[in-house]
Amino acid sequence: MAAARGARSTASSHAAASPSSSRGSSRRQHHHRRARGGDGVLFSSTPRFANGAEPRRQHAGRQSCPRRRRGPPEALPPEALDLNLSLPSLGQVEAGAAALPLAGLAVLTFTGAFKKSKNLSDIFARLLTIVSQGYFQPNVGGDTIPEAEGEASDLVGDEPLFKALYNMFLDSGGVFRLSFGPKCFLVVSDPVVVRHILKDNAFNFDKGVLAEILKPIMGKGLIPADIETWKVRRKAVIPGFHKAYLDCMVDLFGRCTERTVEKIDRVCKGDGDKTLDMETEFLNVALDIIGLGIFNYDFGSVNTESPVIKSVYGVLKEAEHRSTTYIPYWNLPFADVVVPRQRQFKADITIINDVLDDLIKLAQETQQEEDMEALQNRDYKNVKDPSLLRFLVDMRGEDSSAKQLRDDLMTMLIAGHETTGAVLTWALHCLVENPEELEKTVSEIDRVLGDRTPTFEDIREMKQVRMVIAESLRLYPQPPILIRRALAKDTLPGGIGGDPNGYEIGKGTDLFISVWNLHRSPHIWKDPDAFKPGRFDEAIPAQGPWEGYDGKNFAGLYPNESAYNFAYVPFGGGPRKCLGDQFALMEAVIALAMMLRRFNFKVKEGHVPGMATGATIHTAKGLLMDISRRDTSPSESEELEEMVAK
Ligand code: HEM
Repeated sequence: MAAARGARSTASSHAAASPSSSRGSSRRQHHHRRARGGDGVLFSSTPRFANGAEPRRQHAGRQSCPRRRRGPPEALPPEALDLNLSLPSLGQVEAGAAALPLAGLAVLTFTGAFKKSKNLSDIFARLLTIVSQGYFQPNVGGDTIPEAEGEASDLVGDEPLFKALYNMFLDSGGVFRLSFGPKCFLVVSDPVVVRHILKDNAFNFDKGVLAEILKPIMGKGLIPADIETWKVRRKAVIPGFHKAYLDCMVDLFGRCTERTVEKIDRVCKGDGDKTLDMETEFLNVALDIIGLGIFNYDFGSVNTESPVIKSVYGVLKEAEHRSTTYIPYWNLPFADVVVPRQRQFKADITIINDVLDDLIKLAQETQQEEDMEALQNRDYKNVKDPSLLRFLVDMRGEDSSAKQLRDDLMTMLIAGHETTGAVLTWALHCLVENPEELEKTVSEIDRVLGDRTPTFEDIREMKQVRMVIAESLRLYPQPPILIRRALAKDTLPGGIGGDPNGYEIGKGTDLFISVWNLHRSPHIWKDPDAFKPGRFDEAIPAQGPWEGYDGKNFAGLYPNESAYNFAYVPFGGGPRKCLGDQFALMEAVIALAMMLRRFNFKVKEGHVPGMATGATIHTAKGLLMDISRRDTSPSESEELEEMVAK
């Protein structure tokens, strides 16, 4: 502990000494020093974890304060003027008494900020933080919670938000506080703390900021729903994803992917450019699948671009815009009339709502009430409409309003479309960048699938393809950040290397669970940034209060949060875990396998896809791939075509 304390004070004085203008780069240098495992000043005497990673600074209770602490205004260290993040929380002080010091502080801070800050928006963000922290922010945690260093511009700059948070995690640990303009969050990147929030004390947290953003789009759908509504709807929706339905979906996944295969085939056979943006292609196939599987509507987006599809993409874009914008201006009166972007959003959502309303009306008019058992044993081969909507409408005793059904469908349309499209995009990218894994994957597909339409049994047999999807989800979790708000005060566990007394948080505390950080934590994963689908067979030793992973204890076909004790949470965990996980995993395996057995993919020369923050991780510039057919001999359908032509 003495060594750890020494290391901490070294880190602290080092940070205080670094000029703010070079803070970003100095932080990165720390990170590189540690990532190399070099003997940098910071952690020269700290022990390493069994996987070779170094533990982060220990926080040994309230006395061993982190680098930055909150305190009364007169106790401000000189560097406090340097950064909004280090200013005292006036939330603990009576508002009236705080007014004067606040004004004085604002002037001082403004002067300090003006001298040292990178740009004007950072100064503005600092001022917003100072003003808002006293009056609008709840108590976002006790004194022992480390404060992250950084500027607001670090978070909205060139790098995606989740990457900026990764550097802060390496510096500040598995739980840290981050002030960002008028907002203040706790960022959580530790499996023990994540399990507490998602599972052990799950009902003390709702979706907070996310619910505020999504309510105008999803209403009372499962994602933003308040807990009471959620309990009723979750119970109603979950039986819809029963085995017979999922079996039937396997067939649908094959049929929809075949459209894309045929489209790419046409491109390959044509005289023109053989380059396609595979991100767009995967998003299209995922949209067609979710439309047919959830409400029996064929978007046909692989081959057309209808106004409905444009509206779906418009609404998705707006949801993302709202989640990354400082001020919720769309709530202002008449914003949807005056602001062009909001006008467009209103038009888009009206188009989708109309389509959904028509589908719901039709389903209700043709309702055939049955009890749950009969519905789950339907002979799906002979059912014209196997969709989830049909199930929800036909289930006896399930009298949901048309509005509630619409909210549910809209939620699943959004939750299940981009996520799966993104997983496929990054899985293909990872494979193309790792030729050995690609070869292994393609030979498995050839051996198991041959030329058949995939079945559920095939999925079982294609372990390498399944692990490719699982590993892509580790490296590129969709979404990379989960959002929660505390409904009552709570004590979070300290987690790996954190304060053993835990961290107190107040009612209303906003939390970011960084799945990106968790999935790339050097405290847990060996070579965290490397793409290694075989890693799920390897044990990981316990680290402090985290129990580790025994290398073989996932019961189903895919590794999951239980097996990994919440170090791997691609679908969340606890009561609000994704209910489309099996649907999505089967879809991804089938779509990837069907593409890879037909085509060779190569990233277009000179093209760098990049990454962008959104509800999911997008590429910044698409995933441009040069494509050629793998098998040049004519396929069965071509031979048939030729015979017919003769
Ligand atoms: C690879 C694709 C997918 C990924 C990575 C994914 C991921 C997630 C995650 C991480 C959550 C938890 C969010 C949180 O705790 O805040 C979630 C929730 C949810 N997902 Fe998925 N999802 C995928 C596909 C789907 C599909 C296909 C559907 C529907 C057909 C779906 C429907 C939902 C719903 C309704 C929720 C909210 C559950 C609740 O709050 O009770 N997801 N998803």
